[in-house]
Amino acid sequence: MTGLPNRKALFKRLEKQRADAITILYCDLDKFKAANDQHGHVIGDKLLKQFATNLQQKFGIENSYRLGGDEFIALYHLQFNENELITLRQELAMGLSEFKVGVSFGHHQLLPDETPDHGLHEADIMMYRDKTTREEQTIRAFPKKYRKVPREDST
Ligand SMILES: Nc1nc2c(ncn2[C@@H]2O[C@H](COP(=O)(O)OP(=O)(O)OP(=O)(O)O)[C@@H](O)[C@H]2O)c(=O)[nH]1
Repeated sequence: MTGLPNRKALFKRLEKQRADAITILYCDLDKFKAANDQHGHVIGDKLLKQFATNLQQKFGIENSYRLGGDEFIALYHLQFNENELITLRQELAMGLSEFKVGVSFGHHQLLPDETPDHGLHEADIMMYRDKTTREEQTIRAFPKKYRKVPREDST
């Protein structure tokens, strides 16, 4: 649907590239389910296609993959500093933020003696940490909005 190569193609590429150190950027959309539920699957599909386009524009079609659902991978040789990562997040979320959809990411440099599976797992862990940290920051910034209202009949 997005035109991006899939998980199988990603592993094939990573196996072939074992001799070179390459960085895996693991991207997972934030609040995508809510956008899908609120605006419908046609809009959901459009958001996935938009993200795929953003990823390709930044990293090239040959370095962009869709793992499945709202999870994507980009491969690159550059290094990003903290400020560049902020800009990258904004660039990748272009056309999605209007629907309150964001992107979490984790990056991991795959070393020649590391398996692709392990590298992907490390990037996934870092992405999950990014997602939970940013969610916690949002809750701290808007405590009233996220406060759990006690049920009237709760004890
Ligand atoms: N429109 C559309 N939806 C899809 C497709 N593939 C997966 N989904 C939906 O994507 C959603 C992914 O769920 P979650 O990973 O929980 O989404 P999320 O709301 O981003 O979760 P957080 O990452 O915790 O913010 C599910 O509702 C799937 O049904 C697709 O090809 N098209």
